[in-house]
Amino acid sequence: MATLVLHTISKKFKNNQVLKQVDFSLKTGEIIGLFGRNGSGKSTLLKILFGNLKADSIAIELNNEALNISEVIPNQLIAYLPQHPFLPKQMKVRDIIIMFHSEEREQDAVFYDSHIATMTHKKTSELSLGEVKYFEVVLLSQLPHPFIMLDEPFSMLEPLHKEQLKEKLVELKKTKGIIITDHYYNDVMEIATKNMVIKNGESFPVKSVTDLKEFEYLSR
Ligand SMILES: Nc1ncnc2c1ncn2[C@@H]1O[C@H](COP(=O)(O)OP(=O)(O)OP(=O)(O)O)[C@@H](O)[C@H]1O
Repeated sequence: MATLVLHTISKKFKNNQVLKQVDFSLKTGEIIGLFGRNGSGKSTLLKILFGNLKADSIAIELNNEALNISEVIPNQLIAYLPQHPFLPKQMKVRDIIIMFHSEEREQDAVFYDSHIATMTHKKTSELSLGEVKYFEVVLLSQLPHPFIMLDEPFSMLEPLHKEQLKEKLVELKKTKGIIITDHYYNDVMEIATKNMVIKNGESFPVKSVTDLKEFEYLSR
């Protein structure tokens, strides 16, 4: 069981104070659904937690001990699906699986996924955007990291594959803590164990779609 607690974070781009006070607690077995309007700072938050971007200030703990974000990548703490495709375009799916995972058990978990099994002979550049997204999430899900953050995992997925991925994420939370941000809020809420919204740089807990309306993420 692992616990990640963000006590506070702030980030400003020139005079745009994107994050002021965001906090959460995430344990193995939990999925946080993260919402907010376009530009509210969701991707900024995830990039900072992964170590891609520097916060102005941050206080974060892993298992009750202060965590320095520079430890996240070398210590394999948080896997991260960025919003935009990140896989090499000219490599074949099967070669990427082998490059990503050295253990046969993890390779097989990706190879034998019924959807991925149909595309292993193709290059990433020959896949549709939805196929790339699905492949990226399944690939990352087999990494050993105790936490995983997914920025728009459902975007471009056809309904059948979205359902398949949701089932995988529910299974994955048995061994990981997961953060999902996606504007398909119904899908996220269906599998999330708790939800939050970022508005004006601050985070607020969300219990229902009605709350999302209160925070003006959805129209009333
Ligand atoms: N590198 C940067 N330089 C300047 N401003 C930035 C930079 N990155 C993000 N921003 C600004 O920070 C704000 C938050 O952007 P971010 O991408 O985190 O929003 P988001 O909540 O993920 O939005 P979306 O729902 O559209 O994905 C936006 O106003 C954006 O223009």
